[in-house]
Amino acid sequence: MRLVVEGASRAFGGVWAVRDVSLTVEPGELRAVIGPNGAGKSTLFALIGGQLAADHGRVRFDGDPVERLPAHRRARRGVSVVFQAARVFHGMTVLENVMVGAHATTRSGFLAAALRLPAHRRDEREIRTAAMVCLERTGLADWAGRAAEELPLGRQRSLQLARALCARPRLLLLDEPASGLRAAERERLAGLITGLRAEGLTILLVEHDVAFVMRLADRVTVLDLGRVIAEGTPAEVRARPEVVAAYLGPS
Ligand SMILES: Nc1ncnc2c1ncn2[C@@H]1O[C@H](COP(=O)(O)OP(=O)(O)OP(=O)(O)O)[C@@H](O)[C@H]1O
Repeated sequence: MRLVVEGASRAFGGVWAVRDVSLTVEPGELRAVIGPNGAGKSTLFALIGGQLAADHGRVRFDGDPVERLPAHRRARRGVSVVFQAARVFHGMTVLENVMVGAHATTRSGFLAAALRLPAHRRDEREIRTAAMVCLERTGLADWAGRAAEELPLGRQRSLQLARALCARPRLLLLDEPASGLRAAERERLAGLITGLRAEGLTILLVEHDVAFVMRLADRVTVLDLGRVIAEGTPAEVRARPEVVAAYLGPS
């Protein structure tokens, strides 16, 4: 999917969290958004996913304006969000948590499910199979029958990613996926993200760990005080004096 943000702005209590931000992410690109605390990264992310409405500006998915659509309708257009805070459904197994992600895309829909029509039972089987594939990809297959809340943090993050993938997104938004993860978990995540990108998924990654994003991203957008202060390849961005001043510091 091609993502275009045009002049997006959002204020809280008269203070701009995101101000006149424009960016274009090409299909299949892995774009990182970095910047100091309070730069507006999470706000921008929510303006794209639809969790927040913009005060001004446009968001386009493959050319179509979506800025007036609520989050669930943007999800149906192919965007999946993995939030930083672990959000797993307690009282459900790991497999059931992932199956929830696929229900949005089933053909038979709610009525068939309620009446337990054959189409629904076939969908259930398909969903279970698809969910297992997502669990295998994220290294969670062995945990499928466990209660989701028993998973350690790193695995809960993987579970959210598995659930997002099960909705078969065309644009994946990852909010600080590496935060709180141990080195080995970080490596596994980096490998998984690289694999998704290789398959042509468009990915927007908000992350504090600069080394992590510089290694993975095709291009990097740097925010400071709600504005874009630089954009380019990791090497270009790292060399920009304003980025060093605002964020990276001299090396
Ligand atoms: N719901 C909100 N209500 C009021 N102010 C908010 C809200 N969300 C964000 N802000 C403010 O908007 C600005 C941008 O915040 P945002 O969380 O988008 O930055 P960030 O770059 O994601 O920061 P961090 O790296 O700390 O997560 C900050 O000044 C923040 O205090």
